[in-house]
Amino acid sequence: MAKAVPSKARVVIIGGGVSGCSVAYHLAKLGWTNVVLLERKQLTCGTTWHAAGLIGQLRGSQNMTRLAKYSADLYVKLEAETGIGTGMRQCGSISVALTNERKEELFRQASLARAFNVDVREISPQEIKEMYPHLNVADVVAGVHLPLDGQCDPANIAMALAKGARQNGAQVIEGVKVTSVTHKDGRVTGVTCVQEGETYTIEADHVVNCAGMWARDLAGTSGVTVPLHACEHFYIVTEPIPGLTRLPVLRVPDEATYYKEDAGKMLVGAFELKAKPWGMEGIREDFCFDQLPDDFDHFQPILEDAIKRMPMLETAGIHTFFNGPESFTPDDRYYLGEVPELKNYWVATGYNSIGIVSSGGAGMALAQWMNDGEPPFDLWEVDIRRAQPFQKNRRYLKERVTETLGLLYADHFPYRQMATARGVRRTPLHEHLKARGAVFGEVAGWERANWFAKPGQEREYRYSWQRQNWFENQREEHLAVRNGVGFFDMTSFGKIRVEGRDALSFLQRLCAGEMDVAAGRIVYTQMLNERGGIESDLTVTRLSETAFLLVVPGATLQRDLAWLRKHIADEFVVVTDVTAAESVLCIMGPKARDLMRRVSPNDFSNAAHPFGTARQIEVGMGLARAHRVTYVGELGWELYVSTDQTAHVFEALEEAGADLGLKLCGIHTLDSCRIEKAFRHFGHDITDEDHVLEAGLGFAVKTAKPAFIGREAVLRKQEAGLDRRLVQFRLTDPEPLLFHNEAVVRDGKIVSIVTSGNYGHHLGGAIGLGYVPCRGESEEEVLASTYEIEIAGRRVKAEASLKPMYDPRAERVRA
Ligand SMILES: NCCCC(=O)O
Repeated sequence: MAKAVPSKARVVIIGGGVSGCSVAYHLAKLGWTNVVLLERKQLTCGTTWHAAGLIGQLRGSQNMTRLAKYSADLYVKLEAETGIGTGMRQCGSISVALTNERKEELFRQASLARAFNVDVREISPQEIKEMYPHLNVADVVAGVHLPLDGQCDPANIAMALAKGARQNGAQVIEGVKVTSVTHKDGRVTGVTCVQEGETYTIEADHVVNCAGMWARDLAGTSGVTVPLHACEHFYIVTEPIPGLTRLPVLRVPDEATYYKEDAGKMLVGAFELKAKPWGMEGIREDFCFDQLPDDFDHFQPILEDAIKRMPMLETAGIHTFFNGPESFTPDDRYYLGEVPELKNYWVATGYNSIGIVSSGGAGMALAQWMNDGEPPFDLWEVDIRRAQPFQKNRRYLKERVTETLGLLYADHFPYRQMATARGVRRTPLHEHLKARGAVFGEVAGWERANWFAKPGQEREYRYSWQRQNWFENQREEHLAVRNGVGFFDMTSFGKIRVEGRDALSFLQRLCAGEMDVAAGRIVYTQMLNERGGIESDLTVTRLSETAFLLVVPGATLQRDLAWLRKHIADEFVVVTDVTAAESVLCIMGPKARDLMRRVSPNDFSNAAHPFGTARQIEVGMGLARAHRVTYVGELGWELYVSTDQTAHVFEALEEAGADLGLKLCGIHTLDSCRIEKAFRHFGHDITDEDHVLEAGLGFAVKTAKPAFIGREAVLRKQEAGLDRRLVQFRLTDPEPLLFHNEAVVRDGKIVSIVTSGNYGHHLGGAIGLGYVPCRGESEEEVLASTYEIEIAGRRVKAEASLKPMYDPRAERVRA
């Protein structure tokens, strides 16, 4: 008899794959009662059952490494806790590099992993051969070995998590299909579901969408955006191979393959460069433990390489040719957190084929997030609020996921850009800039000029871990900004209008800076959480008594809108996204004033237009609101121009700037200039985990204001002292490059990582920012240490500074 569907729950978790089971397990462990997990057919029957079950801790960032390590540690304990055999075996893993570029990537990841106590060692081809005798290592350059990596039986991991959840009071009910998530007044009220043809409703305070490849369509029924799409994922399993002994998991990313030895057979799987999207027309109602048809032609090139790499495969019979669907997201990162559209609607889904290793940690992090109302640490990388509303477009998704499947094993070069599904969001200057050599990158769907090629120069990236083909272009752009005048199209900035009778008091509560300023004043500020962590980094321009314009990074717009809307209490305030209404044309550099005088009759003197103010100006035959601010550390104006007048204003600037040497500049130059000035970048240097005082942004916090979110945490930190400080580093050797995630070494010991890096073309070396622990230490003591940065295992000397190395007294900005 079917298990009864309850009428009420504290939380309904939708989906009985490893993700849903992990969320249920962790909520139940936290003491949540009335936890109900609903599975449409049988536990694991969507994707989990056919996963390869590799548990690899080498990930691209600190928090993904932290979460993967958590999963590995949990899965080791799960069998003893639940009595279900999980097949978890710490057989170790080896990843091999066939090129020097791959070696650099693996060794950089190893440095990062070591900074977080993951056991990892760089190894030579000979050592690889000793550990993996079947492997042809003739062209192997190097590898890394993680002895505590492993493999498991994915279905049993999910079953064990489900049992652990039940043991702690959760209900796990199979055969119940959720048809919609109900909501009222912007918050979740429960679900409607069908069991054996009968429809039921469950009232619930929270709903968690863990529906894997069904998650997008289910979310869509409530107006929620969860952009993902299924792709076919292929592997083969051989017949038993005589004499095959236990082996570590092997990854050969340069050949897009992984190898898992299991019970004397080999499983060989692929992340081919061009994948096959699946399920465009929806997923069959009775889908349950289904496989997709073979496509041997598609897999054959992978298999040919695999046979050369491991010649014993040539004679091993193929027992299974497997093809199963898995979900992929537009940026190859999964989704976690509360959606911006509905309060208490959570997601943990879209795992891009690393669901088993990710779900243990993700379930823990989401459960803590739901329990505490804030994530346990910075999860911006996987936060659902990074998804853009347009990304639910199925044609976009279908095109993009052909690329994201292969990205798991592709070279993760710095500045690597997506090649598919481009051009959805363009600024009014797109064609102008393209005609002048722009090479575009993409953020939040926006096409942005990243650098400008010279006439005759190839307009494409040549990726590398060394200087890329645009390094010289960046140098020239950078020096033009420092010595002359540069132009940046920053239209992708998110623009939010906050207005209404209570707009001022609302922003006073949300922002740490003083908002009660005269109309026309611009305030650089942060929105903080109760821990003093930074939720948003922005400028607020007061437009009138009751209207403010908030300018945020394009990538954080949805997050910032959600944060603002979530905090509207019983007050009269309207929050509107006005991003598409205005372009942002930035004129930056010591000659910026000369250029503005040529295109406008207005007065640009310090007296008439001081730093930190905005006013309407005439420009060419149009109008703009000129904001005197800078993200590159120079004299300059950001011109906010109605989109219809943008091309005209640009042409006026270009014509007037020709004999001043006006240089078109890209985002890479914006970044290299800002890092010389030690301006922080949200998502890298400052996150919701980073206390505003430790981030060195105390100057923007006005504790004299009576109350704002995070004020108590600021006062507590002032009292208790800092635990760490954000420090700027310059490598003394001008050759090596910094990107981010390199280990920071203080007096010989790894203490943290570089949060962002770029080349300081004016300062003459790579520049990075990173936190240094400093409990009880003065600034002088912090600076008295010797610092090095570890880059792919090599240590390079670095100078450290707590003040910006470029223009420490901000004289240029106010010139
Ligand atoms: N689903 C396959 C996982 C591949 C990997 O962990 O490298």
